[in-house]
Amino acid sequence: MPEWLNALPKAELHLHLEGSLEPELLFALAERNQIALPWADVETLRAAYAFNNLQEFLDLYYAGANVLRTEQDFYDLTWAYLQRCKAQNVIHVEPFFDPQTHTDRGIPFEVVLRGIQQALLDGEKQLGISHGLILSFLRHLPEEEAFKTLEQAMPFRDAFIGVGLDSSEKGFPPRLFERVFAKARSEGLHAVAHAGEEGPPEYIWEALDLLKIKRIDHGVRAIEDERLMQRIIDEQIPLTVCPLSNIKLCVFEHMGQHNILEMLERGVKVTVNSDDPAYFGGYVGENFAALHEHLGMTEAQAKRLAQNSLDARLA
Ligand SMILES: Nc1ncnc2[nH]cnc12
Ligand SMILES: [Zn+2]
Repeated sequence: MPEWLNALPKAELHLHLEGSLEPELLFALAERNQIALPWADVETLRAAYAFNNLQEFLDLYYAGANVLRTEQDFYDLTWAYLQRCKAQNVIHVEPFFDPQTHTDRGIPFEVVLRGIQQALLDGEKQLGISHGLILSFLRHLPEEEAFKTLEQAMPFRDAFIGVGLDSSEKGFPPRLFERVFAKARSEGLHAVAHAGEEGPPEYIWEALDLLKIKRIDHGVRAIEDERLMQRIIDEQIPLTVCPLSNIKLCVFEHMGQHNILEMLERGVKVTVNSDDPAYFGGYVGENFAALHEHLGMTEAQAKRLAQNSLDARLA
C-alpha cells in the first residue's frame, strides 16, 4: 500500500467485529475453548473463503463466530481489530456487533458486550482510537427477536450510539423492522441499516423513510434510481461502501466496475470501509489501495473519501 494512503487519517464506519475474526485467531480460540472445527487447518479455512453471494458468506461467518464464547474472546477479537486500525491510521471506529449471533447460542448479552467494550476503552486509552458501538439486528430473524435484543441492551444503553440492520438482505426489507427502529430512536439511539447491497433501491427508500436512518450501509444499488440519487446527494446522506466486500460477494464482477468513484464525482458522500476484513481480503487500507490500483483513484479523491468518513461519524 502506498505510504501516502496509509498515512491519511480515516474513520471506519462499516465493520462487523465478527467479520474481523482472522483464521489464526479462530483456530486459537477453538483450541482455548476446546471446540472441534470442521476445517483441518488455517489454510483449509482460508481456501473456503470463495463466495458467490451474500448468503454463502453469511453461512461461514456464523459458523466461524461459534468459537467466540468468553468475555476474553470478545476482548481479543476487538483488540486485534483495533491494532490493525492503528497500523493504518484509522483514528475513529463505529463497529457493528450482532448480539443475536451469540445470545442464540446461549452466550449472555453482557459477556459479549463487556469484552467488546473493555477493548474499545483500552483502544481509546492506549491507541488513541475513538469509537461508537452499533448494535445490529439480524434481519433474517423476526422483529420480535430484535425487540428482545433491544430490551437486553437497555441496561447498557450508554455503551451504544445506535442500532443497525444486517444479515440476509433479499426478502427481508427494512419495513419489517419499522417498529423496533422507532423504539430504538425513542431511546436516543441513531439508526443505520444495510440497504442496496444485494437488495433493490426500494429497500434504500424504506430504510430512509421508515427506519429514518442517518447512514446507508453499502447503498451501491442507489445508482439504479435517479430520484434516489438526487435525494442522497441533496441531503448528503453518507454511504458506507465496502469495495473488496462487493467483489468477494459478486455485487460487481471486478473492481474496475465498481461505482464508488462515479458516486464520489457526482457528489454522493461515499466512504471506504472493510465490512468483514478477515473474509474479504483486507482492512480499510487495502480497500483504499484496491481503488487506487484498479480504478485509478487519485490522491485528491482519497483525501475526499477519508474526509467524508470523518464527517459522517455519529460519535
Ligand atoms: N456484508 C454484509 N451484509 C449483510 N450482513 C452482514 N453481516 C456481516 N457482513 C454483512
Ligand atoms: Zn456489512
